[in-house]
Amino acid sequence: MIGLYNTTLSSTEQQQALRRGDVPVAVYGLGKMGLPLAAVYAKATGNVTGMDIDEDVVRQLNAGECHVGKEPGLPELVAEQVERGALRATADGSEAADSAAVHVIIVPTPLSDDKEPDLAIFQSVLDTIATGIAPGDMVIVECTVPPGTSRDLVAPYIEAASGLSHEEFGVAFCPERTASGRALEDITGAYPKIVGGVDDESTRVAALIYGEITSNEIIEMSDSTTAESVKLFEGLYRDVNIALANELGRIRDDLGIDVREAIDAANTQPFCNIHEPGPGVGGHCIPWYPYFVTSRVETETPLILTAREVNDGMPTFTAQKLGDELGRAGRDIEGATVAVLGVTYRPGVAEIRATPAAGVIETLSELGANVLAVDPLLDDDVVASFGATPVALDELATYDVDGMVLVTPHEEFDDIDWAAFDDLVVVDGRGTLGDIGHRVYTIGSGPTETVSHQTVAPDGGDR
Ligand SMILES: NC(=O)C1=CN([C@@H]2O[C@H](COP(=O)(O)OP(=O)(O)OC[C@H]3O[C@@H](n4cnc5c(N)ncnc54)[C@H](O)[C@@H]3O)[C@@H](O)[C@H]2O)C=CC1
Ligand SMILES: CC(=O)N[C@@H]1[C@@H](OP(=O)(O)OP(=O)(O)OC[C@H]2O[C@@H](n3ccc(=O)[nH]c3=O)[C@H](O)[C@@H]2O)O[C@H](C(=O)O)[C@@H](O)[C@@H]1O
Repeated sequence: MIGLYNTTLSSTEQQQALRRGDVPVAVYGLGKMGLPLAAVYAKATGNVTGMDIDEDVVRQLNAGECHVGKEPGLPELVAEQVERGALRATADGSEAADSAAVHVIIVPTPLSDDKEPDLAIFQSVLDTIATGIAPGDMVIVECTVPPGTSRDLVAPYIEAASGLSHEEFGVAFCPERTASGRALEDITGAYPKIVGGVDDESTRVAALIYGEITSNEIIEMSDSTTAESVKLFEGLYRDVNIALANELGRIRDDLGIDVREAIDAANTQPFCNIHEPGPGVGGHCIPWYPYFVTSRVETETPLILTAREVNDGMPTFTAQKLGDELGRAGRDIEGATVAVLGVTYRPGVAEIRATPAAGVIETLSELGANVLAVDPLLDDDVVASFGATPVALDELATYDVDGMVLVTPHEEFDDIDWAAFDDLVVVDGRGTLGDIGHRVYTIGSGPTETVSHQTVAPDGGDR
């Protein structure tokens, strides 16, 4: 086993050692992001031990199976790397830590209920690494952490827990810039790789390692805190931008225009990139990262927090819009049967953390509706945990549904037979339904008029 931090080997000899498998890698966390990352590391180095506390994840990987769905190329890559002996998994953290000279951390870094970064899982991995780290080792943090974490927590903690001097091992933050559904593409070269070490030698080693992982350029930041901030700034930009789009979506009725049409046109000049209005911002990244920053700075951050308020208000806005639209059709949401389409936070991704569907279901229930929910990626008990009645997509037409709210446009919804429903009033949160022959209000675009599947004369009502 060769350690790269402060090695006397030349760069070429280090690259050769990496490719030969003489610099073993441990990847802690084998989820939607960790599994593809471990597989790419295995292809590049031939010697990766994945570590996960989920025994099923470990068992499936060691059987050459891929537990992460809808990632093009990943099942084949996992099977190939396990088959050739380049990738294995264990639930035993110390076994992984003892085996490796490069330790890559990609476990959840969630937000607590009081909106503070919760690094308990991350901390447990630091404890694990400290049991097996050796001089020359490198610690790479890929999961998103508050600014200053690598410098102020990772390095001193491992130094104290392992007995090594901080001059004997490296620490760098190299953010995962990957979106589910395109993980391999993103990991191997869609964007430049950001690396930032707690010292120059850590930055150098991280750059050398990622030179074997990505075909894109490596951007070496001044230090780890700058690199951590890059990742967070990407998320802040996205959340604030989406909040602008949502605020424009909220004033659509005042303006009497299709705001989506206007945004698309505004974005035709290079200084404008307004995102899309929707029913809310979910996932364990974009809605949570802002608090990784605001919780760590003294200065007031009104824009960041106001954007969070706007985005967190969209689920209620969306559900209330259905009440308004039923009212315009002369019907009452009180006692109505309403189906929520899509409970996960994004299409094709079985992830429910911070999903906008939670707020949509809650508000519909508060308005007195009988709420059903359809999500082809989730088990019934998960859907029911949100307070809605789980319904299989192919059984939805057997219910006497008055209204629907499209929160997450899974591809399975493309096959809905809208003619099988009568007198529907629909709110389309994502602008993906088009003309379905029912009264549809699209967040951002407003109401459509074509109602071919209408049997009850509406009271008309003003628009
Ligand atoms: N999901 C995304 O789109 C992106 C996520 N990230 C970062 O990556 C982190 C992980 O994201 P995902 O892979 O989507 O999460 P995930 O929930 O899909 O997977 C997390 C994995 O970590 C495992 N785990 C939990 N505790 C552990 C422990 N103590 N030791 C070892 N393994 C443990 C879980 O069993 C699970 O397999 C996120 O928190 C975020 O910071 C970064 C970019 C994109
Ligand atoms: C710029 C970008 O695409 N960032 C990605 C993002 O991934 P994530 O899976 O969180 O999805 P997302 O597309 O940002 O969507 C987050 C939430 O925001 C909503 N959303 C997104 C874009 C938009 O215009 N309007 C909108 O309402 C989505 O519906 C979803 O509920 O965040 C990831 C992260 O930072 O962890 C990052 O690695 C991914 O590349």
